Order: sequence, then structure tokens, then C-alpha cells
Amino acid sequence: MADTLDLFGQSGPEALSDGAVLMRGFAVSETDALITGIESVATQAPFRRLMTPGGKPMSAAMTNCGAAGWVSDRRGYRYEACDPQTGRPWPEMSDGFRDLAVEAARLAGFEDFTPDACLINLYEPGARMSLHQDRDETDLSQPIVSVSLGLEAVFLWGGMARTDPTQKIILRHGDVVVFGGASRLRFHGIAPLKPGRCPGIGARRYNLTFRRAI
Ligand SMILES: O=C(O)CCC(=O)C(=O)O
Ligand SMILES: [Fe+2]
Repeated sequence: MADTLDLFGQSGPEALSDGAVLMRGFAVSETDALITGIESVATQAPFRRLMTPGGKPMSAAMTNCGAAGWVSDRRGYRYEACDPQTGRPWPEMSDGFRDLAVEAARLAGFEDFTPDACLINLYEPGARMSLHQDRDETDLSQPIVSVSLGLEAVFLWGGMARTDPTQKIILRHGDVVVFGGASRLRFHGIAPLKPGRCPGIGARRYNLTFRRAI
């Protein structure tokens, strides 16, 4: 089942580790709506390269929608109800975004996912994300739902320690990863994006991560 693609390019969930699944093509029928949604968010809360606490710009650009948005600056990492750049609340998370994330989580075995934050990453060729844990959320019993759009990327799926070996998993347009439970705090990252073009999107990759932040 895991290797057999149906007519829509979807396949059954593939386990990455205990509590983590890859659902190839799960979002493929929603990609146009997701991209329109991202563009609408970005007109209200533009993509920007946040500063790390150490004072360097991150290589991916970010924005958020939902009741809370993830931010980083000299003071550290945290969630904020308002966009520090505009002073306004983050744009709303649309029902279409939320429904997709809730359904993916449900199929992965997380029945009661109630996301209140969606971090949107924009990678251009060369951009990467170093190994990290998603640990700024209050309720770690809720999973993370990650949706990939545009250029493919090498997802580094590590262990509970930064130095653990990593699996390298190619994430393509429409793929969804859900990680929670025993995998909620696994280290993960993105290798430098290779050049390329994706029809309708161009030379970029978007990643949306749905979270229960507060
Ligand atoms: O771009 C990705 O696939 C991963 C993003 C990520 O790990 C994050 O935003 O915390
Ligand atoms: Fe992450």
C-alpha cells in the first residue's frame, strides 16, 4: 500500500518513526487553494527573514496566520498574537487550511488536533533550516502537521538528540508529514534547497506547519 500511488498521486501513510507519518500527495488536490491562501496571508503579513537570538537572519523567510504566530528575535523564540512588523493580529487561519490539517492529523491517529497557529516558510534555492526541535508550543500532546508545496526538499528526520543520525526524506509538492506522540520532539531540518522551477510557483518552496501553540 505504501508504495502504490492512486490516480491522484496519493498513497497510504508511511511510518517515519513512532508517531510520525508521511502522507505522499495528501494535499495535492488543495494546492492551488493553499497557494492562493498563502498569497493572501502575505499581502497582510509579508514574508520576512527573522533574526535568530544570536543576531543572524534566518535563511527561510516566514509569516504566519492564526491566533498566534511564531517569531524569533534577539529576545528569543516565542508565539505572538500580533505581527511585530505591522502591529496587527496575524491574518486568520482559513477554514480550508484548518480542515486540511485536522483531517491529516486524524488520519495519522491524532483525533483532537485543534491548530491555532500556522507558520509559513518560504525557501528559495540555497535556503535551509538547521536541525531543531519544535518546542515553543504549550501542549506537546498535540502534533505538528507539515504541508510542502513547490520545489522538492530533502527533509532531515533525526532522533531525540541533535547528534542522532538523520533519515533523508524527499518532500514534494502536496506531501504532508504529521509528527506527534513519541516523535513530537524529534530533531528535524531541511537541507539547502536545490535550484529548479515549479509550474505556477516558480523557484521556491513553501512549507506550512500547523501547530497548537497556546
Ligand atoms: O520546511 C519544512 O519542511 C520544515 C519546517 C520546520 O521544521 C519548521 O518550520 O519548524
Ligand atoms: Fe520544525
